[in-house]
Amino acid sequence: MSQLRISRVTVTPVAFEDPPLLNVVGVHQPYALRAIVELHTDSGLLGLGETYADEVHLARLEAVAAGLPGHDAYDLHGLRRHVTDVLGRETGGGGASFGGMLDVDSAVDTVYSPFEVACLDLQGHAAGVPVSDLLGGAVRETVPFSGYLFYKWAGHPGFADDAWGEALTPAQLVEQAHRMVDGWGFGSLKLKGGVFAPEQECEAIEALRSAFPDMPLRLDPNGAWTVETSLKVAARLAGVVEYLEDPTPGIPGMAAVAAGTDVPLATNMCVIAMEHLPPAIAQDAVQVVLSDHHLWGGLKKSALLGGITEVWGMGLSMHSNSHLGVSLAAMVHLAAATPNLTYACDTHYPWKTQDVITDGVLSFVDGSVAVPTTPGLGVTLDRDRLGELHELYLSCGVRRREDTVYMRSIQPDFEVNTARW
Ligand SMILES: O=C([O-])[C@@H](O)[C@@H](O)[C@H](O)[C@@H](O)C(=O)[O-]
Ligand SMILES: [Mg+2]
Repeated sequence: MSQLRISRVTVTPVAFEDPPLLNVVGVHQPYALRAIVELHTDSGLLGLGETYADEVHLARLEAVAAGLPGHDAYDLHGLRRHVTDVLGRETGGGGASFGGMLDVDSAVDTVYSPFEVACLDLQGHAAGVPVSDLLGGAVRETVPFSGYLFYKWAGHPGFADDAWGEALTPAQLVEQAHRMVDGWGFGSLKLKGGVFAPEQECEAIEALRSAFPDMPLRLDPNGAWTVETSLKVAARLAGVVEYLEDPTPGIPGMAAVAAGTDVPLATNMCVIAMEHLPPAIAQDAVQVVLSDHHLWGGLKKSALLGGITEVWGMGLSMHSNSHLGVSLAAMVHLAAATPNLTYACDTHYPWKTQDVITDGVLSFVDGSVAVPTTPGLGVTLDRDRLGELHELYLSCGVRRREDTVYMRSIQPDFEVNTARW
């Protein structure tokens, strides 16, 4: 029997505390959900993956997991066939039925991803090499991340204020930015917009520019603006932002904006799967694609995306949703092995206070994380922490990400801001 024959699989949903971060569709719930995938082999190796844990997705992960014992962790094509068979289709259509801000194109890609990452972790352990080596080798020793700024309340209603405090004004955002830069050393900053009118968000970016004269800045309103408004913002922030991310929804809308500005447009909303690349390229709708191995079908397919953007002369950055350390490790290995990574990656990591891995391996120095050089992903599961966060999942009552539903429980007349301004 192969040393990499999978003998046992577990999928553990976990919850962790999440601050009230505001966005175009509402606000983060008090708890974010993730699922930790463990692939065990008879020889005692363990491979780890991390993904979303919305209940529909969780049921799909469990259905896939049930058929995996006996599977060879080197057989990634077979793994994909298995996922496809279990889900009953190859791509598109139903997505993963997530709420909130998860733009998912293909349930197969999204379900396959954590199992692929865990197989690569196993392969790395078996061969004694880091995952970045399995992706072609690290082209950088450290991976740069950008500090991810959010408008936020001081705390969730009914909970104590969190350590970050309120950020609803430019001055408060500048204070948040100082804290990100002082604490993690970030060398670029991204503001999540789509919360207030564009004039107000431009003022926030301009305040950040005054406070950090040389810092690359990005603004991402998640499609909150019309084409006309996007062009006005682009004119105002030309030379101030390194890119505008998803100013307006859809490939045709982005193409119309791109035609009227030299400010590069980035996306993690209108190009979220391979089949979106040809129309986006044909219309020159986006200049920067944000990869995300959770959504794009794992690390190898995301590496392929990096190659495609390089061929077409596009920039590449990396998208993030609230995540824990197993995902951060996978993001770091992918980014390390992607020559065409032209921008610092996004991460929500500073916003969380809990984790499922042991401390010490993934730390931010000057805004960058050193690529682990030990076998596999290079991170170790802390079983006590996993148990605690699983207990939190069981007790917290959250079963899917629902930013809008949660926001309406606080502000009943809240309307999603997509293309509002
Ligand atoms: O965490 C959030 O609220 C973000 O808005 C996230 O859900 C987005 O997916 C993301 O970070 C983005 O860049 O659009
Ligand atoms: Mg975005």
